[in-house]
Amino acid sequence: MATADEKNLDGGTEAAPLRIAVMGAGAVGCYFGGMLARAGHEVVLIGRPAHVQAIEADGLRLQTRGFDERVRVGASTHVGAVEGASLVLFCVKSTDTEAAAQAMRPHLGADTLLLSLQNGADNAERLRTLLPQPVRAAVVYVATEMAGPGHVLHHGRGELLVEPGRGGDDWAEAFRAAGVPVAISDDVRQALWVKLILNCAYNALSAISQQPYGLLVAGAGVTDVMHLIVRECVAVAAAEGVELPADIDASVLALAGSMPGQRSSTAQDLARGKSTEIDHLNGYVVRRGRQHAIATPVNQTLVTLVHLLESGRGAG
Ligand SMILES: NC(=O)C1=CN([C@@H]2O[C@H](COP(=O)(O)OP(=O)(O)OC[C@H]3O[C@@H](n4cnc5c(N)ncnc54)[C@H](OP(=O)(O)O)[C@@H]3O)[C@@H](O)[C@H]2O)C=CC1
Ligand SMILES: CC(C)(CO)C(=O)C(=O)O
Repeated sequence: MATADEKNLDGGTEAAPLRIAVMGAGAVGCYFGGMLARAGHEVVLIGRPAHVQAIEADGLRLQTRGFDERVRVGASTHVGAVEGASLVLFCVKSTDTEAAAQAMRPHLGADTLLLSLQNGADNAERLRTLLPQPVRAAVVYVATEMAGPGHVLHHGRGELLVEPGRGGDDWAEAFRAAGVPVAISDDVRQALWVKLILNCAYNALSAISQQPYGLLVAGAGVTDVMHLIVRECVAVAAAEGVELPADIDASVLALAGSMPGQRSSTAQDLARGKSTEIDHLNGYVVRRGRQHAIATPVNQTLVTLVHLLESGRGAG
């Protein structure tokens, strides 16, 4: 039985701080890691030297619409910093999933729970083939970016839809108390596909044009092309046994209205001369389509165009 001292003001039981490692201190990792550290959890952000040095010197700058604060949080360039964590937020790009998992593997506790906070439909599945620990997929609804070393800029949202599974759900209440809404849902596979379809419709077109979504959808013929992309994705999803909501086309169009100023993460990667996740977005649909003998020419064309732009800009 909890004593009065162990109770929150709202009557909930105050839990012990969680020990959380964030693998991949980029836009998503710094936002969620920063929110949890700000709420008093013991967080270490594992990332590249420029971010780690800035965070060690001045804390993580967490800039949201509601506040702009320096958050004291652990930071390391060493993957071994996952040691002792009960929870790992896995936040590297889908292209880095295998390399980061293999590097973490010797340092993870047997029961450490990994949450994959990544776009793409199969990251958790890929992690499960490499790690014996509990791994659960999370669909991430957030708009955030790194504005500079150790500086994360949050544009909106920030909720997680997590699949049920091994590792328990006690952490979820701590996330909610830290301002990170979490829902545990049996429909994560469907939700991952819905997110994948949004990414297929927007990411490559925004990347090729370097346009934010509001301008993009106003372009001549753009919503017609999006419709073709979505039709191919829906056909592949059906062959995979994934039933999609009937209003998927409306959801796709609605994204531009809810984030008119946002450029896709693929657009941001290209602009920085980095390689993109395109093979795990439209490229995934093309590969799964091939397995089911479903042609996906529009998605295939987008993959090729993005790869051409990557090679043209020396991305790597
Ligand atoms: N940004 C957003 O608003 C959203 C992103 N997502 C998804 O979330 C995932 C993460 O995206 P995002 O945060 O934007 O990506 P970022 O590129 O901003 O963050 C990933 C960071 O991890 C670093 N990293 C990779 N491997 C290692 C390693 N072995 N050791 C240390 N650091 C490493 C990367 O460095 P380097 O670049 O040098 O490799 C990079 O700084 C993606 O799947 C993305 O699609 C989902 C919803 C919204
Ligand atoms: C939802 C969307 C399209 C928001 O920008 C995204 O996930 C991304 O940019 O990768």
